[in-house]
Amino acid sequence: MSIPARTPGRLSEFVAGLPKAELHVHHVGSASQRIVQELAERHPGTVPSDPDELRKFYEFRDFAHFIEVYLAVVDLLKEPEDIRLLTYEVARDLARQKVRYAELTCTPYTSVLPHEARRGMPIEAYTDAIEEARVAAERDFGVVLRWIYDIPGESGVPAADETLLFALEYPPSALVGFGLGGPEIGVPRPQFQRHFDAARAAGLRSVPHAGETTGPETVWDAIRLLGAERIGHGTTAAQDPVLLEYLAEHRIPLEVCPTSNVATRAVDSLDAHPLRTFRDAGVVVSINSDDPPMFDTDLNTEYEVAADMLDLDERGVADLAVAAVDASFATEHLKSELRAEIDAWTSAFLAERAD
Ligand SMILES: O=c1[nH]cnc2c1ncn2[C@@H]1O[C@H](CO)[C@@H](O)[C@H]1O
Repeated sequence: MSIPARTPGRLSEFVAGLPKAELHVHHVGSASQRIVQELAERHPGTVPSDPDELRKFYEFRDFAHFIEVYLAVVDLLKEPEDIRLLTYEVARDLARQKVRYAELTCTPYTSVLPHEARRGMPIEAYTDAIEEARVAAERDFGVVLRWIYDIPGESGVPAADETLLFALEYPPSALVGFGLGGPEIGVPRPQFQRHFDAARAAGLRSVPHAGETTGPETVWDAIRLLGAERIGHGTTAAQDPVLLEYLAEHRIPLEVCPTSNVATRAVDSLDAHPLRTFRDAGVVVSINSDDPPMFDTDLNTEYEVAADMLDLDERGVADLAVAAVDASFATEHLKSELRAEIDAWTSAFLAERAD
């Protein structure tokens, strides 16, 4: 008897074993409850270490409130050892989900001295901590990590100047990209053009957030002013058919994070999410988790959510995994290896369950 093409249990099993690339996930935003608890015990203060209280702490009123909570967790990273623990444990969590390659968005500005918020460590200590954890994680868990340094937009040009300095003068060896995060409202993009110009001239790839909390004009700015090669979120691009056509034609991928968009109230519900519009317009998309424990999700759940939204069977889900590999900044060698792994898992899974 043949098993129906898609049953929930079967798809979960497929996704859980599927080798994946994660392209849009924040370093601090990946801190699981277990990690936050350990950090909160080390540095008692505003973030609760009790699991129930922590869950309540992670209920967001809106995007601004989300950023407020996010920065409270950033405040727990006081010592290089905190950064090392966070990075290594995040890698463990990624590897458990069969993530083989991840580009983690790090915000050195908020953890490095001199800083207006009093927290901080020297940039060299920050860089050493993430690099040490990366090498150990690749050795211990088989997950390849790369870094994207992002400007926290709400801190404006001073943060952009410092982030650029960190990227150009103190680059960790696994730094591949330059980004821009935080709120979009009241944070004009032109002020960051020269930072992106300089980062790109140094060989870094441009991956700003855009169209998460403001309209399609921010996505246009990201493309025209910041030279975006991928767009973080790009949710509101769906409102502009010309933009959709442009993204499709120029094969500029959108890093889509469905559950995040609902949790931060960027969209009203998954039903209102434009993922299907993107697919129908021929826009390249990758599926990502953004700040998974904060949104009570993980990458495997996001793949299942996307499968549901796009009505995909296993082969369709495998295509999503390949699209993320293609859109990544991994070496060609690693990309071929990952595509082969995806293919091998898919063929074996389908053959075993053919009838
Ligand atoms: O979904 C998101 N959108 C924008 N920024 C985010 C998101 N998740 C985490 N950050 C982080 O918020 C901080 C403040 O700017 C930055 O560190 C950025 O990486």
